Amino acid sequence: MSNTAPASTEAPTGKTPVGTLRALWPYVMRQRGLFVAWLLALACSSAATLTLPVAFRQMIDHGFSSGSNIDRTFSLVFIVVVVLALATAARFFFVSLLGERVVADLRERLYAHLIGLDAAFHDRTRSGELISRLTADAELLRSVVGSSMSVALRSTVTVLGSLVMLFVTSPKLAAWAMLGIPLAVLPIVLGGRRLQKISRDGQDRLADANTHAAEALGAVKTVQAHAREPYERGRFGQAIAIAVETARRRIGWQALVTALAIVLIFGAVTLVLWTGAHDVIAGRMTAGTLGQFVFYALIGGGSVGALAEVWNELQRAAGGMGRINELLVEEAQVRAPAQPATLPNPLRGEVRFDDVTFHYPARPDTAALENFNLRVSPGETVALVGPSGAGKSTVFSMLLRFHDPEQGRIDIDGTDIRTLDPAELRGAIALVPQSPTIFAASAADNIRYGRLEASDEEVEIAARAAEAYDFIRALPEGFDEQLGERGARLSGGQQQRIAIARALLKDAPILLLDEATSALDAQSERAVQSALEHLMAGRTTLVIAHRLATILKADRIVVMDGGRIVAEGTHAELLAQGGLYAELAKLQFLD
Ligand SMILES: Nc1ncnc2c1ncn2[C@@H]1O[C@H](COP(=O)(O)OP(=O)(O)OP(=O)(O)O)[C@@H](O)[C@H]1O
Repeated sequence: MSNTAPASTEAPTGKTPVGTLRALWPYVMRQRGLFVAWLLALACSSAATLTLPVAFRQMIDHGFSSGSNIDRTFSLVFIVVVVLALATAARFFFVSLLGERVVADLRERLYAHLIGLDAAFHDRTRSGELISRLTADAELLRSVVGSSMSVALRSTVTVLGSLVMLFVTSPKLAAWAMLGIPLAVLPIVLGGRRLQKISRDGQDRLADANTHAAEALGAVKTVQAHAREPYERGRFGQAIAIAVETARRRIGWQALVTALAIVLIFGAVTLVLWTGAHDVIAGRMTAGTLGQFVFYALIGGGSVGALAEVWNELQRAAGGMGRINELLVEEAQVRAPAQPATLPNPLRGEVRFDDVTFHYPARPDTAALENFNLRVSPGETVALVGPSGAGKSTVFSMLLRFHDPEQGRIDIDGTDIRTLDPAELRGAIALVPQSPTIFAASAADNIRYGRLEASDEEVEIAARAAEAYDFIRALPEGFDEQLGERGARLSGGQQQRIAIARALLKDAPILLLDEATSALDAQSERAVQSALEHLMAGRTTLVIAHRLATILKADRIVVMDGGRIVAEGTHAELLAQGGLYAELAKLQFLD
């Protein structure tokens, strides 16, 4: 049943659905101790379960007749029950803990993998969907390892054990029972196939709803500023309604399959009982033996029912594992070569783009950079200007190696950056983005993000140089003040100065600066400007410039359009030339 590879394109890896769960095996094996303890407890509890009917027969056949050792018989039953209870408790404990550990491990690895994947992957994947994989799908797997797997193995052992015991007890009745079980298994298998598909749909719908919510909550001010709460509520409500409807279909199927299984199994048991009752009346069998048989049949039948439910759950979880696997096999296109080169130390900070052409994977038709050539000498400040979409940010992304060029090469101090470990490359570059990321952490920790091992004193020195010291000190908790998600409690200029302090602390020889376009008030502007001067001193700086002050201070201005350099020079030279720069200058920097 599990070796028919479904032809549908949804099959995660083209492998068998439930077989996908095999990917969990290495994670289980990392918890070998717990796994073995669980198996031992399982063996004990199964043995005790299968002994119960024998004790039961003893009780019926000898327990009630005079002269028998009634106390011994009942003590035996009680001892079996105690062993069963203890073994069951141990089994539950070990397997639940195993589930928690395995899923924690899986989550950790998945997160570690996702956060290392390159920009191309993150550009095409919604982060809400990734969150859903990390939470909802991982949760599915927790129930698999922590319970379904246990039920499946226990039920299988019980089914096999009771089968053997049924034949030992009464071969004739057992043969009858054998007719019923395959009948019961068939609809379960058929129903399970369909369940797999519905379940995958359901998880996808849930991911959609999560994505909507994450997006809207992440931009709650924009939503409220547009008074779009009713619209967002509606959108989320719709997504949820679809998710529930898909779940309803899944639950419906699951209910149906379970009902069918129970009817068929217990129908068969009743039939067998009826035959057995005739044998007892005719004296061909003792009442105790029939009792024992029925007990085994109930245990075995119940376990088949449990297997049916578990089979469905396993299919659901296989969907989750499939999606997680898809992510785990994603490979970053940008990664360190086997033998990474190292940058010279100290680094002079010479940057060179040589005939670089690049298309974003999502826009294969338009080049973001085309035959782009740029050479920046150590310590030089180059201002990039150009209309929106000219490719200025792409220059930064390429230098940070978020993407690799299709053609041409990028060098730092003569070393092709493709030969470097991206981590080493990025360690040599500080980036101050247009809208800096402020984490929901203290002011000190936000600055320390530039260099995690920096001391409190170093953080304060960086804050002073970034003109951030005074306003941080004025916060109720000073450097310990929690800044709120995305710096909700800071002004735009303050957020920029935190980002500048972070870059100062990083103290990298190459600086990429994306100047904020939003206008600051004069005082804040002056503070940011002076912070930037501290930061740029002695570093090779590429700046996407939006302010006249920055342009005037740059050693050279590079005018970009359509992924190419269209002009170069100083402000005065370029103004004199007229053309694109003069136009931009009129619009952007000159009133
Ligand atoms: N992640 C991406 N995926 C696909 N296309 C992109 C991506 N980022 C940028 N582009 C496209 O590449 C081109 C260059 O974009 P880039 O962001 O470098 O321009 P820019 O000069 O920095 O613009 P702006 O000043 O508006 O930020 C644009 O046409 C843009 O639409």
